[in-house]
Amino acid sequence: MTTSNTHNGAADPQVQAELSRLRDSIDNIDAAVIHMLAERFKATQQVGYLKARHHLPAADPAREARQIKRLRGLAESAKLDPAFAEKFLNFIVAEVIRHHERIAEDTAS
Ligand SMILES: O=C(O)C(=O)C[C@]1(C(=O)O)C=C[C@@H](O)C=C1
Repeated sequence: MTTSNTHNGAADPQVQAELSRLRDSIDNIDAAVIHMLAERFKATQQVGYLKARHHLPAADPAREARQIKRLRGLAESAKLDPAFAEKFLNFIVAEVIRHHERIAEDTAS
């Protein structure tokens, strides 16, 4: 592997311009993802309070199974790795369950 700039495009203004254009797009997408996640967590917080008030369990594995099935299908249609989509959902849901449990503890005390 070379460390010189001669062949790797690092000094090529056209390469830099294209990289910059693509990174602008990535930054916009990342911002949208953060805003969408914030909205999702606002909704799940309300679910957390509802569940705590009515003594419902934090986790609902049957609902999660339906979400995974649906998201895997959407991922396949969108040419996104379904295994990644499932891992991503599981990561978010695990955090939501932690929030639900904290709300339930705070509501009980
Ligand atoms: O739908 C619910 O019951 C929720 O608590 C929300 C949610 C989710 O984040 O989508 C989180 C935990 C449950 O196990 C299932 C789904």
